[in-house]
Amino acid sequence: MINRSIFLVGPMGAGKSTIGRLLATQLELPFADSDKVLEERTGADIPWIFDVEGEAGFRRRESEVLRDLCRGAPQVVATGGGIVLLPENREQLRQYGLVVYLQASVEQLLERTSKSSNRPLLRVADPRARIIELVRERDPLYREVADIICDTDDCTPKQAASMVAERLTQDPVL
Ligand SMILES: Nc1ncnc2c1ncn2[C@@H]1O[C@H](COP(=O)(O)OP(=O)(O)O)[C@@H](O)[C@H]1O
Ligand SMILES: O=C(O)C1=C[C@@H](OP(=O)(O)O)[C@@H](O)[C@H](O)C1
Ligand SMILES: [Mg+2]
Repeated sequence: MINRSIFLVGPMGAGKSTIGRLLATQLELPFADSDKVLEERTGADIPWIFDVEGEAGFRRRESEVLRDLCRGAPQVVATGGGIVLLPENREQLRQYGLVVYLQASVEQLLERTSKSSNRPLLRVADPRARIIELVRERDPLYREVADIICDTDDCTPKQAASMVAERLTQDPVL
């Protein structure tokens, strides 16, 4: 029985949004995607927010959304890949929930993010180099907040959700 929120963290394309929704269904918990909540509140999509307010504006909004989601009833929350950048966000994640770090190889991250164009940080000439740079910078931060780490390379989203659910419900330490 899980009575805390579960936060999925990890790089763009790790599967946080897709796996999070499936995990919520499996655990019979509500689901929220911090990016979607942020877009609904702002009345604009993420590329627009980056264009008009810059990354700093987006991070400010993201932090507010996280603060509110942390105080809600237990739920599964898919976060955005950069949620761990601000120290106050890392503190909130650790304090209010169980944190699952979803990992994938650079190849998979590249392939999975290549299908959509709504990630401003990947609108660069060399997305592979950008992904490598972001993973190098953020991996220690994901590890800092993670209660469990799951590799999603060799499984479908459904298998990944089942693996996470099993880890969460069977690990006696959590
Ligand atoms: N384990 C997986 N195997 C194959 N494709 C996946 C997997 N997880 C996610 N995807 C696909 O990758 C894309 C990005 O997934 P998404 O959930 O948006 O990632 P994130 O929220 O971490 O950026 C989606 O098209 C999704 O269907
Ligand atoms: O890694 C990041 O800094 C970002 C990840 C995106 O979410 P996903 O990780 O769900 O793609 C979204 O929050 C925004 O484009 C910034
Ligand atoms: Mg997402």
